[in-house]
Amino acid sequence: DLTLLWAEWQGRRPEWELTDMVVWVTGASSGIGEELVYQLSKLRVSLVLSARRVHELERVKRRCLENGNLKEKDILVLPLDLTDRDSHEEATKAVLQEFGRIDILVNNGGRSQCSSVVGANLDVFQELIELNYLGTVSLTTCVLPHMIERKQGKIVTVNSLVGVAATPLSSGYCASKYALRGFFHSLRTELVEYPGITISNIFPGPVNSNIFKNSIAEEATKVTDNELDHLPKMTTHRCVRLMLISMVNDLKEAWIAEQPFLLVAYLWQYMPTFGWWITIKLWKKIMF
Ligand SMILES: NC(=O)c1ccc[n+]([C@@H]2O[C@H](COP(=O)([O-])OP(=O)(O)OC[C@H]3O[C@@H](n4cnc5c(N)ncnc54)[C@H](O)[C@@H]3O)[C@@H](O)[C@H]2O)c1
Repeated sequence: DLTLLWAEWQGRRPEWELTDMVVWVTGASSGIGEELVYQLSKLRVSLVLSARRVHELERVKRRCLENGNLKEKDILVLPLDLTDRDSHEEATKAVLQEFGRIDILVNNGGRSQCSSVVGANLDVFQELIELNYLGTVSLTTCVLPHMIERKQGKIVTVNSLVGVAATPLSSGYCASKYALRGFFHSLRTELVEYPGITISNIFPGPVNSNIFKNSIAEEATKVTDNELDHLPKMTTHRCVRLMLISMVNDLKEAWIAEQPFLLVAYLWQYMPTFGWWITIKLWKKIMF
């Protein structure tokens, strides 16, 4: 979006701003989260890598050590299931014990959906809210008291452009992302007394990752295994670079997408009825 374009051109650089920061990334085993930790590992930061699969996190850690500028002691592999909310307090304590502080929490872990409202079981909607919404809210509320105590920190959440302009076959996913948008905008208003704590919401359009393959189908335990190859997608590298720029420039909201998706989001913002009409035309062409 235009603010992000300006920030990329004139704003602060991640290379200058992130030195010595402790950054906790959820969903670090794949896609956007994985690329994010690779780009961060080129800077002088401490990283906490979280997702459910330890062996995948260890693989990502090895690559960070091979290609980045970090040492073994700079990276903590911390397995975490976002839906296991009882474990989030312990996980937060483990990070604080290892590095003494959390400068940036990146709420990135999540899953998408590919099933119609009529065809999907209710547990699909529950799973998406449990994971994308409640899991993110839960981890944020564990980390927030620590940031409030220090009066500083960044909470960066990977939302989605479908959290601004909904798409077909992902009603539960869209709902979870719309909910996140409301939650973080409201939280930001509660933090006005703490200008050192910033909330950035990132809204990517389609990006290369495993998200489409791992989308929840008509039952919560079924995946679609559909790559949506014909969908124009942004490279993970470009998306993450723009995320980092949004993060260091404390952008409240950053829309990151190729056309025509960005244009559709603008239309939804300014001409919702026309935006809806275009969405239907676009998705008929892409998906059906
Ligand atoms: N790729 C896109 O087109 C796109 C577009 C908009 C938003 N997003 C968002 O980006 C974020 C990252 O997705 P991605 O595209 O990299 O997909 P991905 O499937 O490649 O990665 C998702 C990550 O989330 C983790 N995860 C899934 N369930 C989890 C759980 N229960 N507990 C902990 N971690 C869990 C996975 O292990 C993985 O590391 C998601 O929040 C997604 O909604 C993606």
